[in-house]
Amino acid sequence: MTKAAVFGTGSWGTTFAMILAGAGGKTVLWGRRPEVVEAIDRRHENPDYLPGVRLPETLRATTDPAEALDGADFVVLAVPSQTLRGNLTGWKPYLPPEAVLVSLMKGIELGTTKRMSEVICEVAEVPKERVAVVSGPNLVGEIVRGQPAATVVACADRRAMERLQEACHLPPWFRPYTNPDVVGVELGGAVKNVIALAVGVSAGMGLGDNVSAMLMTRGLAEISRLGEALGADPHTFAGLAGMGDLIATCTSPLSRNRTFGENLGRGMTLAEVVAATKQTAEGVKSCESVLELARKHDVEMPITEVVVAVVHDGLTPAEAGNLLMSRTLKPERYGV
Ligand SMILES: NC(=O)c1ccc[n+]([C@@H]2O[C@H](COP(=O)([O-])OP(=O)(O)OC[C@H]3O[C@@H](n4cnc5c(N)ncnc54)[C@H](O)[C@@H]3O)[C@@H](O)[C@H]2O)c1
Ligand SMILES: O=P(O)(O)OC[C@H](O)CO
Repeated sequence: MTKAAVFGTGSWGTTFAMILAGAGGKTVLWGRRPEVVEAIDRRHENPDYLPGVRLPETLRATTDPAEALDGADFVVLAVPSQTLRGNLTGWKPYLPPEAVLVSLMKGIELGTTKRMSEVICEVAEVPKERVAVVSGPNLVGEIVRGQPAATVVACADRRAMERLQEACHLPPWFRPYTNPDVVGVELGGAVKNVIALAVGVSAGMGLGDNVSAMLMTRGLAEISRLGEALGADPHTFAGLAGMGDLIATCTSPLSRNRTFGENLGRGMTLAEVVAATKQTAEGVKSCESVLELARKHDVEMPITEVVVAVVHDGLTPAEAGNLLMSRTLKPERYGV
């Protein structure tokens, strides 16, 4: 039997742990807060993040990283992207030497512009073959209601990728596909959050479906341009971790990123929106690192630029719209 240690008792960490436990693996959650860990371990619930959801009795929880990591085949990381480096540094002494480290996170590190798998390789000092990524249209609010979902498992090592695919396959609820393109899968997950902020802003302003479709489609063009510059496989962006996740996140009222943007578009101040957002909306911070990454690689990302300006520099949503619509005319595809 495989063992997984899942770090982060938030909404996705807990839900993914339910999937792993349901698929038959021994699964232990690590959490910071003793009261949350106790609720999961003793009462089989996580009222803070998944109220009303009954967790499997086989799912254990602990605040002790060494206990969680003991004998783990998979170390699954589901903390906010910007805290990962600090967290993993603390857990490093207890990492089993053969374990595969799995990122569920959809962000780019501020300051370094590194993808989460790169941060993991650097901090844990492991080769990229030991690091996998899971990303796709996986809105927790639907999955915990028992609704089916598919995802993508990516890893440079085919055997590790297929072992993880097997470990999180739980028919008819959860269906993982594989894709060796780690860069593309990760970028799709991180940048769609930025585009979802933009779509949310437009929806909050009362703009219609033409605008949503424009932002999603041109957003996918931005994601693909950045991906190509970083060596991703362009086909990945037409898949679940690209277009699939973009559609789910940009259109669902369950998305924290879309909702964040919607509140800004309705005229709430940044401070008010931050106060109203109880969970991690990765795009709010990652929009800055995505833009920095794009500039490093000389990639044009106009939607990302205005998202950064609206969220962090006080540009109004109306001004952002005018800027995007007044750009110089272009062919739809570069070079065509
Ligand atoms: N919720 C979803 O629908 C979903 C789906 C797919 C991927 N993701 C991604 O998974 C990652 C985690 O998201 P989530 O939805 O579980 O977020 P969340 O806000 O629900 O939970 C975050 C967890 O991290 C913990 N945490 C916060 N700060 C911490 C710190 N400094 N040190 C250690 N732990 C800390 C919180 O206590 C909580 O347990 C994000 O990158 C997100 O984009 C989320
Ligand atoms: O709620 P969001 O905006 O963080 O999106 C959650 C997942 O990434 C959707 O796949």
